[in-house]
Amino acid sequence: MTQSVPRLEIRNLTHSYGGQVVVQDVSLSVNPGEVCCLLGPSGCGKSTTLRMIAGVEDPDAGEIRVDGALICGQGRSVPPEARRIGLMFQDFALFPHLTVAENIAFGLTGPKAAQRDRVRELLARVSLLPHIDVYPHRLSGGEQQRVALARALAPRPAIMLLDEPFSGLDNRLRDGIRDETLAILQQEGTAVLLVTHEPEEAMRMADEIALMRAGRIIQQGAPYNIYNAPKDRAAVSFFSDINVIRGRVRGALCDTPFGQFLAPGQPDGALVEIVIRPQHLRIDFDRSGTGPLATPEHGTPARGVVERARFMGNESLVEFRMDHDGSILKATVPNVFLPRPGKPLWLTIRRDRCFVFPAS
Ligand SMILES: Nc1ncnc2c1ncn2[C@@H]1O[C@H](COP(=O)(O)OP(=O)(O)OP(=O)(O)O)[C@@H](O)[C@H]1O
Repeated sequence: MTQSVPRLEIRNLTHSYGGQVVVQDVSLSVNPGEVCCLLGPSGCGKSTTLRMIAGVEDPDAGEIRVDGALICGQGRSVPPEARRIGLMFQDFALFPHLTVAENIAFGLTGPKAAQRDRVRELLARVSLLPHIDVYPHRLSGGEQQRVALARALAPRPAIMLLDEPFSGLDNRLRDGIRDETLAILQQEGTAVLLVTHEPEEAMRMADEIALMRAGRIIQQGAPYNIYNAPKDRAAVSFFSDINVIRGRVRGALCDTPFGQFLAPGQPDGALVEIVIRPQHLRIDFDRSGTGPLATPEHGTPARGVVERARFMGNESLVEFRMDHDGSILKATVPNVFLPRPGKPLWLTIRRDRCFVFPAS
């Protein structure tokens, strides 16, 4: 069986600034028409990785291949303009003194008639054909972004690198432009590597997410898998608020005020953390000092009093001070649920939605 060659493949990329390693052993591949997202907090090395792929920064070690051909590594480095890689950054400045058509044709070579056809084809694709002869200052921010996309796509790059390209846009514009951009890149069969620190953007756009921390990829997979099978506590907390309950292991079980949790593979006496997202805590009413009955699915209820309740639009966020240890737990509830501070309520934890990790 023949295996398809990835459009972009990077292996063990490593880079340091002044002796400080900022990207370490980063490997990933992206197929044509696919979107891979480097997701991680500020300073974790995402942009440096992108700059090495673009060819504006040299790696200390590692290899980069485009359609199987080595463009960087083993002592060779193809110059940026010969890598068939397009770039879009947040500051995508168009040339103000050139028309939309001239901006898009800027990087094109070859016969003028073919260039004109390519410009018209791309402008039709980004729905801006009527604006072909206007100057950038006459366009809205979203329209300028679409011209920038057309300009980056004009030379038919094999790969498109997007570095937080939508973060400068108005919230209401952003979702639409993101979806349009994605559709166009897929039509062109371009492999996309997107950099963002926003988990919602990564989940909305990516086929595959590579979660980065301190220069390394710590977990890689489809958005659904990363969200539902995170590798550690930090990976959970990168996507949402979390609650953490600690307990000690006895016979592969961990006893807590919320009942027992399975702790497979954890040795007796080990301290573990049960991590649960606020939307997976269930709230129940107080029945003269007792809560709901314990169930295998939700375990034992634990009592807390409402510390604060806030309306968040689609949901309400309720903070509890727990009776058993005075800790604060957060629960979100769809719609409006705003119990007054001081009210006693009971919380249970969905066993199928919590994660158990060794204590950090
Ligand atoms: N030219 C440079 N000289 C020295 N250090 C640098 C340089 N560029 C980046 N760094 C450092 O390398 C680390 C990684 O930076 P990088 O820009 O790759 O992170 P990032 O994940 O893209 O962050 P952000 O989302 O804030 O852009 C940071 O600690 C940064 O301060």
